[in-house]
Amino acid sequence: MYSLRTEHSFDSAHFLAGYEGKCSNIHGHRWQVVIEVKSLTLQTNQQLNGMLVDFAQLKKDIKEEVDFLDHAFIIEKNTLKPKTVAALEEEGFQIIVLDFRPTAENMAKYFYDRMEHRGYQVKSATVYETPNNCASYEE
Ligand SMILES: Nc1nc2c(c(=O)[nH]1)N=C([C@H](O)[C@H](O)COP(=O)(O)OP(=O)(O)OP(=O)(O)O)CN2
Ligand SMILES: [Zn+2]
Repeated sequence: MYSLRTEHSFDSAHFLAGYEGKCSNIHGHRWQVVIEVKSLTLQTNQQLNGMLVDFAQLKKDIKEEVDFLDHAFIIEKNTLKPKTVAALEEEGFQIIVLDFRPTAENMAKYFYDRMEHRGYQVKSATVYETPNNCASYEE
C-alpha cells in the first residue's frame, strides 16, 4: 500500500456550545490539517508515472477545502439565535454553519469525508487544534 501525506492550515474562530469551561467562549485556532491518502497501485501514464497522485494536485485539493474555512467563524447549527447569526452576517463576517459540534474529532471526520468526496482513498485525516493536541479519523 502506498500513501501520501500533506498538510495545510487555516485560522478560524469557534466555540463549543454546552461545554463547561473556557472553550464555550469564542476563541481562535490555527487549525492544522494533515491528510494521508492511499492506493494499492501507482499511475502508469507519462506525467504521473510512478505517482499515487501528483503532490501538486493533492495540495491544491486540500488547500481548496481548508481555504473554505479560513478566517471564518465556525458555528454549530442551532447553537446561536438566528438573529445573532443574521447580525454577524450583516456586519460582513464570514460565518460557516456546520451540522456538528466543531471539535477536532468532528473536523477530522469532516476533512476525511470532503477528500473522499473528491475521489481520494483517504487513509486518515488529522486536525490539530493546538500544536500539541490533535484528533484523527480513519476507517
Ligand atoms: N477531545 C477534545 N477536547 C477538546 C476539544 C476538542 O476538539 N476535542 N476542544 C477544546 C477547545 O476547543 C479548546 O480550544 C482547546 O482547549 P485547550 O486544550 O485547553 O487549548 P489551549 O491552547 O487553550 O490550552 P492551554 O493549555 O490552556 O494553553 C477543548 N477540549
Ligand atoms: Zn477551540
